Amino acid sequence: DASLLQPKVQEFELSQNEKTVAVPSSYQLVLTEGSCPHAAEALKQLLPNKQEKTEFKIILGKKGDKAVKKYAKKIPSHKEGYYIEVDDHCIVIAGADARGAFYGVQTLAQMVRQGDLSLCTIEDYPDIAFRGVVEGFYGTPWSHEARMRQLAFYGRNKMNTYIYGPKDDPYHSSPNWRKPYPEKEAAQIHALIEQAARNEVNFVWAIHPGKDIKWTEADRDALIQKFEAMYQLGVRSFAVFFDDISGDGTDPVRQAELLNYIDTHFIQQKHDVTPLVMCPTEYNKSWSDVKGGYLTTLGKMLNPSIQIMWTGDRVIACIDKPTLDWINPLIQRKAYIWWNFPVNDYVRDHLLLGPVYGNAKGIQDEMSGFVSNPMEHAESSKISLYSVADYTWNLDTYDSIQSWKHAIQDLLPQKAAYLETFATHCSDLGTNGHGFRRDESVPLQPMLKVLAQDMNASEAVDSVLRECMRLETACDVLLADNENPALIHEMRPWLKQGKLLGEYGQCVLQMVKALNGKDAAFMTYYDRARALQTLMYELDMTENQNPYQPGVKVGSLILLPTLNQVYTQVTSTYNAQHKTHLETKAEYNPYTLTSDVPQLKTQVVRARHQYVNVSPSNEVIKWPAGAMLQIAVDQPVRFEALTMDLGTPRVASQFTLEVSSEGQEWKSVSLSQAAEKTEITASIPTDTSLKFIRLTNKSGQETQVYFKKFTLKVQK
Ligand SMILES: CC(=O)N[C@@H]1[C@@H](O)[C@H](O)[C@@H](CO)NC[C@H]1O
Repeated sequence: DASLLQPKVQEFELSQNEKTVAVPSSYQLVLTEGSCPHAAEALKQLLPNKQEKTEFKIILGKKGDKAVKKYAKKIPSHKEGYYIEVDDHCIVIAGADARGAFYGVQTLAQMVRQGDLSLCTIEDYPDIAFRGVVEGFYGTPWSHEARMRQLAFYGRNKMNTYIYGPKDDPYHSSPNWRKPYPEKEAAQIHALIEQAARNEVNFVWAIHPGKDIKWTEADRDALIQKFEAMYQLGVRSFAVFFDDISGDGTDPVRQAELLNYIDTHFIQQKHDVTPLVMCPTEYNKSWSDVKGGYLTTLGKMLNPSIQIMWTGDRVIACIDKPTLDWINPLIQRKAYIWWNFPVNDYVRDHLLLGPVYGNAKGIQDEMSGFVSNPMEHAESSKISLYSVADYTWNLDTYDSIQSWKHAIQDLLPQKAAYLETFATHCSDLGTNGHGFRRDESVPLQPMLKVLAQDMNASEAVDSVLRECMRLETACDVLLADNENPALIHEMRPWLKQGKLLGEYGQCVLQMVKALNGKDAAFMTYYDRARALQTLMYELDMTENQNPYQPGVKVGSLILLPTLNQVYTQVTSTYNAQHKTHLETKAEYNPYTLTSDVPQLKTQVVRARHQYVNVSPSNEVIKWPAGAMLQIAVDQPVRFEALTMDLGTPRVASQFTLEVSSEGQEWKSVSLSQAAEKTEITASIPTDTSLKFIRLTNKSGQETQVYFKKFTLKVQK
């Protein structure tokens, strides 16, 4: 069944209707020794029983091999393409090149897993040249084991690129990009490179020098030496990232001169190295100042073989034709897409397990590459990565929902139905600084909307009740499952939250059903609903407590908000009927952020215990002159202190901090920043209670700062 093949093949034809042939228990292998070693190895793993004197033959080779001479004309002319023919007594796998032959074996492996083989021919090839993953997120870099598994996953799914660029690896970025890896890390990278080769994946080692690079021969040679050291480890693909930097490192002429030097004096000298890849400082349209000439300078100056990465119209954005029609002329080449999904390093309290959708069809000829920046949760990212593999191999037949279901089936075959239920309600990002959202709880949305309009609509009550039972069951089953321990370990906090949410939903809907029944029933469900609200809050306050977006969110787009709304309504109704004063508030956030700094407009502010935190940003913030960031609170509070970190020394004097009790009269509070330190503090007078606090750029010009921390301490 061709629709089950992953990625979807370009052309599949049954040669004789309904005729099949059993998977050969033993076969004679015909190949040119050494021609496609990784394909041959994969075939041996798949069908170990090779015997000379058997009738059934498997022919394996690449264009030019004598073994497949007879089929040469049927082999697709695309790089990494392959031709498969299944007959009564013979299977042919003929690749356009060694990698294509390897991919043919991967497809055969999937056909074999389906059982008897249909007599058929397949002509297949990838739509996009470079497909895969850029480990380019902030947060805990993937472990060595996780990377080894990822590379095998890429081999199976025909992804040919893995870019090693974890922001928090000190030997990839500052301060140690000039230094060789220590013994242990070097050995691990070597092992990864061997695993990549076995799986026909280009292991691309990226360097991120821009934070402290000097435009000197010394630093230029230091970079070449580091690349040479990585080449000695076996690296044959290289990248230079200039993203998320400010200052001298952002100069496009210097960047282009350095990259052309590397290209000419290193890449071109090696003969066995793929084209250099670079990530620009202006890596998305929303940040680009075309007149400023950054992009056009790179487009004009960079050697034509150097690939330029691009995240789209915004930092987090789906890719369509207008996106590419805008950037490609400026950089004078096809953009190499860095797709910032399912990366969640700016919404770390959310797991992104939903379908991959929103990228256009028909744009395969406008991109030179398409790599996904994933979550720090390697196994959980595989749901999306499976679909990225599907999309980038064959754009025009891509079906996001079918691919998502196959991805889940592939990741957890025994418990796929339960994982699908859980993932259905664990896909949106919540409000975030980039404004990028995903759909969530889609099959349940119609009933949730009915429920929000009329909590007594019995059909809606029953269907949401059943789904909440399914969610609770799914989370229990997954929490206890050991088919993929690494996956469950990553998901555990969210599975626990999903279970509580499922139980909470059942209680709230039982409250609706009990509303006009016996008080006892209502009160028991009420007490348990309140208890579950507390348990959900405590889990959110105690697990996954990273310093950026701490906590554990599930069903945050529509399921939890609707259940909370019904909770409030049914409790208010009960209070009215029984003259009681039960608590009707489910959860609320008393703090509101407003800002006219474009990149901070939708930043999230949340109270945690005695602190009020504004979610940090990974990117450099352009803070316009006169622009402000303001926190308001529903009820007056006494703020004790503000601690900020704008990642930049000697910058406090550009800002004023002001407080107000009602938003009319403002009092300024002095900011203090120690010399050479990036942290800024302010002690706030607690003699009056306040409802507003705001930070304004009063320097009279735009300033570029990071936004690493903004925490208010509230008096107990
Ligand atoms: C090119 C690129 O996206 N670079 C980084 C990337 O490392 C982050 O993971 C990404 C997602 O937060 N934001 C953009 C930026 O901070």
